[in-house]
Amino acid sequence: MGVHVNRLRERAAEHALEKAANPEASGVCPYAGHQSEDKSIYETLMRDDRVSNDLCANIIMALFRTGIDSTGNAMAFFLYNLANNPDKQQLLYEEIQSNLPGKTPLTMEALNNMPYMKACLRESFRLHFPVFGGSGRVLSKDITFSGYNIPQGTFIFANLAAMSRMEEYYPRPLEYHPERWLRDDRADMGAIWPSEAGFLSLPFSHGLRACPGKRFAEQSLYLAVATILQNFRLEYHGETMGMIHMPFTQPDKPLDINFIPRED
Ligand code: HEM
Repeated sequence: MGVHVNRLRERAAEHALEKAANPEASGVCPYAGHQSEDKSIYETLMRDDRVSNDLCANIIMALFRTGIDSTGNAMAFFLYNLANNPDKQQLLYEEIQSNLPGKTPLTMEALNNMPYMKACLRESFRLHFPVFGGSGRVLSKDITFSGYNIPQGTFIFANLAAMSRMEEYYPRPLEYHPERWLRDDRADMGAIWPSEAGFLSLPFSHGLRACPGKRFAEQSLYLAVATILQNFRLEYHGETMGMIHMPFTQPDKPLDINFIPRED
């Protein structure tokens, strides 16, 4: 890894010289070769003398470790839930078609007009909570929770996965029902939220140490699902999918989804 990081750092320095010599030619990523006005994360780290090679390698490895299994497994459950609930899949397909006719690529503007897509992902995270259990914290000060005094330094753990399936908040909690998350006239089953409901389902946790890759992961999932549904109808005829907690939650059996090409 050290050798590779050194080579990347050298390449970044060469690129900086090339850029200084020919400012008009800027904008091409020196590693991937694509056009880009913004620096990549790698490039920014490589150019920063305060970032040692070890730290740089650590940050990059952390992004790979936390970013790949998490999003891949969330994708598996998202596709499973849609394949296993053809009526919901059809509603999502109709929303995709009305915003992105034919095979138009997804844009931020279109996504802003796609509440059902967001509800479908949120419901998939609720039903198949993506990380083992939830989030832990060591208390930085004494605190009182529901009448219990808990001293500074205690490790506490919020079982967010269990909260995501509590019947008092989510009627028929084992059903995949994206309408729970809608605020319009399609809202149904759990749509009248108590004020604390925003904290009931937190797949990316909350606060200063919450997942920094949240937006990146969500957008990858929206993009992949929009593109897949534009091209395929999904069917699943297997047994109910269970979860293995690894710590990222993964399907407990092969994902036998049929991808049926769309005629239109
Ligand atoms: C569906 C996908 C993902 C889920 C469900 C997820 C979930 C989480 C959760 C629950 C945490 C712990 C937060 C806490 O304890 O408060 C976390 C931390 C983290 N995630 Fe993600 N994540 C996902 C994707 C990503 C991606 C794509 C990246 C990077 C590109 C990423 C980078 C990180 C990093 C670096 C941390 C550690 C943050 C810290 O300790 O301050 N995650 N993630």
